[in-house]
Amino acid sequence: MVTAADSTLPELDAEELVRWRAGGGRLVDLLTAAQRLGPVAGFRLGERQVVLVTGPEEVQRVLARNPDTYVKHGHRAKVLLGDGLLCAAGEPWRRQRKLLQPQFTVRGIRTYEPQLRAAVAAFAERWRTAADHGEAREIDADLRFFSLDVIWRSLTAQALDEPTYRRLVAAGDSLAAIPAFAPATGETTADFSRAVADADTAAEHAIALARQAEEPTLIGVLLRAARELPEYDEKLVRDELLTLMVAGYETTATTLGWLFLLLDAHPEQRAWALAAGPAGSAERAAAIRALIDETLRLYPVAWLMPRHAAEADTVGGVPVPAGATVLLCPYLTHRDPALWADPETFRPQRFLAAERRPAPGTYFPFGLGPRACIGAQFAVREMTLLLEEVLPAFRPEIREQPAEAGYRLTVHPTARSGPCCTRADVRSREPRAGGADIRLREAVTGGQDRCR
Ligand code: HEM
Repeated sequence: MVTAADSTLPELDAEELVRWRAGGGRLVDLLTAAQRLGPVAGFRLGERQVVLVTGPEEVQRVLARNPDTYVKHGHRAKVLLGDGLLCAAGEPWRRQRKLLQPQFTVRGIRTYEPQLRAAVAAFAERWRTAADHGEAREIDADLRFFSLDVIWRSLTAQALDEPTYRRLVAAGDSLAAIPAFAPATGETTADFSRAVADADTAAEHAIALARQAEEPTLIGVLLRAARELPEYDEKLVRDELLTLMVAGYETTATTLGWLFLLLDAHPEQRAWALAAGPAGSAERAAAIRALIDETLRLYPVAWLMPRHAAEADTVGGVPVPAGATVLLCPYLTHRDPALWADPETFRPQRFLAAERRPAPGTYFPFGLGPRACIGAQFAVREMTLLLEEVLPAFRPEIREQPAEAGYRLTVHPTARSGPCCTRADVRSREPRAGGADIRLREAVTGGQDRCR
């Protein structure tokens, strides 16, 4: 229902856009400037009308109360993921979601708990070996392997092998390089075609493994659907399983990467979580969950969610024209000082029950409404299991770390030049030795946050 607008859309003017381009043209800076105009604000990029929605009431209207007006349109990942859940729309999306949803409830994911635990044990073993031999590890690479291993094991009941890992990372990297917000032309570059071929090979391998599996697998669910439902052809099974892999691994690995960087900058928070209660206690679990929640507040990896306004609407008293590109940006909402006390500070305690739970629409790292992340429980569980194992046993001492945040499809740690990596010495239960690189530390401590 469209209600009458009681004001016009506040917009950045042409001069501000010129200034923004001259200042480097980073999308996050443009959005920050637009947010200052109000909870619903706009700007024009060429012919395109863009509307940024950051207020909690307004976010809820777009994502949860009126989702049929604000639709996903020409998803940027479609070239790789085809008609899988992330990119599907309308009735096909509803059917696909209904089929997979039971697998991803708190109860559903218990089926895959042994797979999650096996991936955690394999990760801990790699770090134990590194600690024993005094080797430095590239944390990002370890976390990527871990999060892909988790999802691969849940899909196939087999451990992830190196060649498949490399193929999937190549495909994932092509996706990660897509700008957060760009016209989806559907064109593929030569590199992208190679990534699609790699992804296809990995998908065929996964299906072959799952056919032999005796344990329940996620691919088993898809293959059963393919036997029983006419719309689940071979191509859709491929699209869906690649969607789960790709949507599920980069997001989780990047979140854990931010978490380790934040803990390196705030060793007192690691000590706090471990002191909250003994291993296996509800208190320790709650503290670890708060570490995850606070990391996702400062760095919600899916930092920008675009929608297409299929019809005209009014949001927070402001008119949104039909055809506008509507952007939801948890990164900005999560750092709004009107909504969060001391928003740039890493303070996990704010998520404990004794303090305030976030008000509706102020916190949405997994999205909101019907298109919210299907893998949210799964992601939280795998991150929790990893941290419960790794935090008490190891202390990564970070020696090289990325200097700032990059804003593409995800918000991720990045070096100012060259490839990004977080290198660390992994020590077993030893006290932290010496100071870290303060300049780099500042990058993740907020205040003068260089990650913007
Ligand atoms: C920290 C980890 C994760 C974060 C922050 C995250 C975030 C998100 C967000 C924000 C969305 C909604 C996007 C939108 O509305 O435009 C989404 C959708 C989705 N996520 Fe996640 N995700 C994570 C982990 C996972 C995992 C582990 C899986 C699968 C195992 C997964 C599978 C999906 C799928 C399939 C969708 C599309 C759902 C639909 O449209 O029905 N995600 N995710």
